[in-house]
Amino acid sequence: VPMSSSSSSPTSPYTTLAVSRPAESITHVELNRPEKRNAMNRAFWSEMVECFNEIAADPDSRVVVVSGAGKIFTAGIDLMDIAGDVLQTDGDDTARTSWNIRNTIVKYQETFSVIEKCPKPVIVAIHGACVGGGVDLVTACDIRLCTQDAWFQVKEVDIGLAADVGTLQRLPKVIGSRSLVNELALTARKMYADEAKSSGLVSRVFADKDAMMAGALEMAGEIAARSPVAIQGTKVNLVYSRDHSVAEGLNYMATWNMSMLQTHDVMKSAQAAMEKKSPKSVTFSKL
Ligand SMILES: CC/C=C\C=C\CC(=O)SCCNC(=O)CCNC(=O)[C@H](O)C(C)(C)COP(=O)(O)OP(=O)(O)OC[C@H]1O[C@@H](n2cnc3c(N)ncnc32)[C@H](O)[C@@H]1OP(=O)(O)O
Repeated sequence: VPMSSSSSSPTSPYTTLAVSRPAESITHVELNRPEKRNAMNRAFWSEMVECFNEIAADPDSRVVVVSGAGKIFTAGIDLMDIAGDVLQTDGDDTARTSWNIRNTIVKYQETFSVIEKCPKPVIVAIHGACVGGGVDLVTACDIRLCTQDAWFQVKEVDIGLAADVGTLQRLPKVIGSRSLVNELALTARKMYADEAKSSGLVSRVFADKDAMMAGALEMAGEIAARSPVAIQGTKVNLVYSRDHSVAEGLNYMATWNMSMLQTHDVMKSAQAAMEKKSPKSVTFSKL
């Protein structure tokens, strides 16, 4: 992954993301348009795909932390760009215009599906507002953390559209209560940190952003220190099982592990366990 501490660095290939390596094997992807509250403009929708495809293929990256620069996590889709990109799509007739709009929606969906398809676990750290497309983004991540001042809003009905890039598909899988999901999506009311925690949208709430980022990086360190064969296999199979029956999930798992169990990592880890050493004391090859 091309690294930089800020998107303004001459080496950064991105205009909306700052990608850095805060510790070994950990990639930090920061939404980086703070002056526009990290609104998701046209470049963002492409850059996320490029960035996560790079991370997926990068053996030096074992875990990802996503966060937002500035005052809030994200204000969702860039309302200045949406007009040109979606609402004024051209086509010779209705069929062709519809086809072109469909292609744009599918492209935007991929912006968050890449997070789920990336075999490296993705921890998202949310502070302040997480609006519209922000909820689509965070529901595609594996672990969600937030600050006490965070709030979440499935805002789409307020701007006249049904959410179409992941929230309606993934939020019901994240939050146990279908009624709560329906309420949030149909009323666009804000959900604050305490309810996000009690409903299961986030697993931890931190006092402030500094504490959250420290917590996110510590958690990322725990994950990065373990066997990448075990970690990536766990993520891939958790995502697969969410969308399949138990029988299908078990079948997929057996096929997955018939090769992955042959890794040296199992013997190395088992030996460490026998010697009452932490799995973190073992050095694993890159994957
Ligand atoms: C195919 C479709 C795919 C995806 C669809 C997704 C749907 C959505 O995302 S729906 C949600 C859309 N977003 C919103 O409605 C939020 C709008 N913004 C706000 O309500 C507020 O900005 C805030 C998030 C509550 C933050 O408030 P505050 O901290 O007071 O900042 P502001 O002064 O309002 O804004 C600062 C600066 O940012 C610009 N900006 C904020 N949000 C957006 C946005 N969504 N799009 C474009 N620009 C945004 C705002 O205009 C200000 O810019 P200046 O140049 O400084 O005026």
